[in-house]
This record gives sequence, structure tokens and C-alpha cells, in this order.
Amino acid sequence: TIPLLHGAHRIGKRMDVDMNRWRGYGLGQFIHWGLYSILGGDYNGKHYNGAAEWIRSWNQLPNAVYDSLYKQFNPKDFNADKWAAMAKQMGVKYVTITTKHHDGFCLWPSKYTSYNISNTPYKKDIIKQIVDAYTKVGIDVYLYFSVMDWHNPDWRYDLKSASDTIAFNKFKKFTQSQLEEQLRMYPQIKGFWFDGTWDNSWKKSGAFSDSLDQDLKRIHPGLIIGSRLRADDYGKRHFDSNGRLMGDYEQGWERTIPETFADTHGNDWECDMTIPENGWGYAKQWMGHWKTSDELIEMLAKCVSLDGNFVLNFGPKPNGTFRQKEVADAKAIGDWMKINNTAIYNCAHVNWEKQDWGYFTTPTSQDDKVYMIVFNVPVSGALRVLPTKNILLKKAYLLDGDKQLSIEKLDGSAYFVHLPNEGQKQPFVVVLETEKGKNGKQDINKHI
Ligand SMILES: COc1ccc([C@@H]2N[C@@H](C)[C@@H](O)[C@H]2O)cc1
Repeated sequence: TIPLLHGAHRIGKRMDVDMNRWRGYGLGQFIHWGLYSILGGDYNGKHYNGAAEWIRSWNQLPNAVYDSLYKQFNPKDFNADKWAAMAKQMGVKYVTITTKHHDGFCLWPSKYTSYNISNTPYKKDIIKQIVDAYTKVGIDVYLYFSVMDWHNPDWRYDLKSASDTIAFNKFKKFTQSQLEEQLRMYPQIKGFWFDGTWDNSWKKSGAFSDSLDQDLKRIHPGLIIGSRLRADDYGKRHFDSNGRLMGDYEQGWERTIPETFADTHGNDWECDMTIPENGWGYAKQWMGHWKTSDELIEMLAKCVSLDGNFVLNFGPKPNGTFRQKEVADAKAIGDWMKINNTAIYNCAHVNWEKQDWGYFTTPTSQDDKVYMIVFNVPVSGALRVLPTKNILLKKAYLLDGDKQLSIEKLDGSAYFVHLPNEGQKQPFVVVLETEKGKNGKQDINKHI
């Protein structure tokens, strides 16, 4: 291996109580809210089709115009308790909220820049209200923080001169000050979600990213930080020059989900997903296909079946309310979770052969129980199950209502679980109770 000072300092998963809680969340909410929400991807009646929170960077409008939007920010209908209640009904266990996106505007009253919420007509601390309201209903809070800051004159994309280095050193101090300020002001938070760390200036700041990670965790033991913060001695990100994950979980699955367990490299990971095709901040016109709640529930099941968490993004309007489609999806997911969350919360991957009807999960607390989250019922109504060697199926029943299902032993160690022929209209869960077989020989293959 390559000797590294600022590579991964841990091999394998974090197994402390905070990370075990993170591992069991299953479902989270992302919220992107800021000055970009005012424009919603439009300017002067023209709609631009990039991600709406990036409008400042696409030169659709003069920077000065964008940077004065804070004078209009006054979300009259914002009510953090209503946001938290919607999230609670949806069944999310954690929320990640933008405190500062790439545009540099701070939703909290930072003392390190005047470009913050206290200088808007709204004045009040949005982050504190959200942290308090979500914590009150038992949802853990994580803070999104963009390192890249288009508003700060000391930000640099690359370090090409002594003056770049002097400016960027000031910028790094500013960054650390803002993060330590957030830890002091919002001690209830459980972690940071970093973004904006792909440029050369940060790739050349591996030592700083390592010391920052350690400083924040020293101030706030148990803090959870994903793999998008750090760069190693050679500018490698997420995985260091020896291929080891730098961070408490793999934070790279943005609008995409691993296909197989192998794709997860056996790490903890999180998928962050938009309901439209792309775009995180409020957009008046959403791009492409609007995912249905059934599609979103299947993505959630797939993530949990592969040992990941599924985090769904919401982009509130400038007045602090959510668009109708987001409210409807939160309700539909919540209604499904109310019945089926046993197969999601504190569940993990099952290393049985993947089947077409859906996804397996297993409760981390019980290894003799397996859940089948069924999306595609075959016309035969027979769901094939191929456990790993020496695992036998004892019982099968519907999670919702306990109706017993008949199990048919097939050749080898496979089974059919036969469904009743009432047509389920929603994805549903079958519970399997298993037992270890005598370590007798498996049936030989009769088709010699
Ligand atoms: C293709 O490059 C990017 C860079 C940043 C992003 C940001 N990360 C998401 C979580 C949003 O904050 C988006 O603006 C998306 C795509």
C-alpha cells in the first residue's frame, strides 16, 4: 500500500452507537431551501433548464442581481413544526437541511459573513427552528454545508499562485469557523453533509480536510461525516490512494442507486434522490419524469436491501410551503411505511439470490427472520426463494394481517411461497421465519 498521512484512518464500518443508529434509519429527507428558491429556475420570464439551485452559475442573470435576492427573502408561511410533522408522517428518521449552498448565502445568523438570514426581511434563524422542530418529533438533523462558496472572495477553484494560496488559507479558516459555529449553535445535530469539494483547490487541501474532520469530531464526538469531505495526500476523494473509503459512509450515490451488493463495496452508503429527473432547489417547472410514489417506495426498498439509506429531496417554495406533488408523495410513502416499516427500519442486506418479485431485507436484531418486499407478483402467484445453504423456511405470512402462506419445497434448497390470489394493489411484505438445517447433505441434483 501507498504510505499516506491523510488517507482513511479506519478500515471497515464504524460500529459505535451513533453510526449504528444511522445504519438503521432506512429513510431520510433532504431539504434544499435558499435564495435560489425565489427564482425557481426562472428569470425575467425565461426558464433555464439546469438544476434550479445552480442558476447563479449559468449567467442567466448578473451576479449582482442574484446576490441581492436576500433583500426579498421573507417566507411568511414557513412553519418548522409543520415541516417536521409532514416528515414524521412520512416516516423519515433523519433530515439533511441546506445551511449554505454553493451561492454562499447562510440560512443561519453566522457571525463570519453578513450574507446571512439575519440581514433579510425575515431576520430569524431558520436552521435553529428546523433543528428544534425536527429534534422535538424525534427526527435526527444533519446539516448540509457547501465548501465551495461563490460569494466569498477568497474562494478559489485552483491554487495557481502565492496569492491564491494566501486567499484560500483565509477561506479555509472561514470554513472551519462557520462549521464550529454551527456545532456551538446547534449541538443537537448528528452530522454534516458536505458538498462542493470537487475542485483542485480542495484536492490540494487533503491535510486540511483531514484535520477539519478530526477537529469537528473532537468538538462533537460521534459526529457523522460522509466521504465527500476529504481528499487524501494525492487529491483522491471518497476512496484514498489505497482504495479505502475516507468517511463514515459512501456519499456518492446522488440520483443513482447501486445495482448489486458488490457495487456498494460492503460500505455503509446513502442514496440522495430527487422526485423530478434533476434539480434540488424549488423549480417552477420540474424537469423530465416526476417519479411516482410507487417508484420511490421501490427505490427505498432497493436501497435498504443493499445496506443503504434512501434520502428523498424536497425543495420548498420561497414562501416556505411545499408543492402539492411533494406533499402527496410524503403522504403516500408515510401511509406505506405505517404498515411496512418493520421491513425498512433497522434492516439489512440478505445474501440470498435476488429474485424478480422484489427485495429481501432482514432485521439486524433477528437473524431467523427475513422480509420479502414484493413489487412484482408473477402470474403464477408463486414467489421463488433460494436461501443460502442450510437455511430452511419454517413459516411464511403477510406482515399486514398475519395471513399464513403455503410454502412448497422445490429441488435443491429453493422454495415457492404461494400467494393468495387477492390482487394486492400496493407493494406488500411477506415475513419468512427460517431455521438452520441439520448440517445434513443438500439434496443432490436429480437431473443428472
Ligand atoms: C454535476 O455536479 C453537481 C454538483 C453539485 C450538485 C449538488 N449536490 C446536490 C446534493 C445538490 O446540492 C446539487 O446542487 C449536483 C451536481
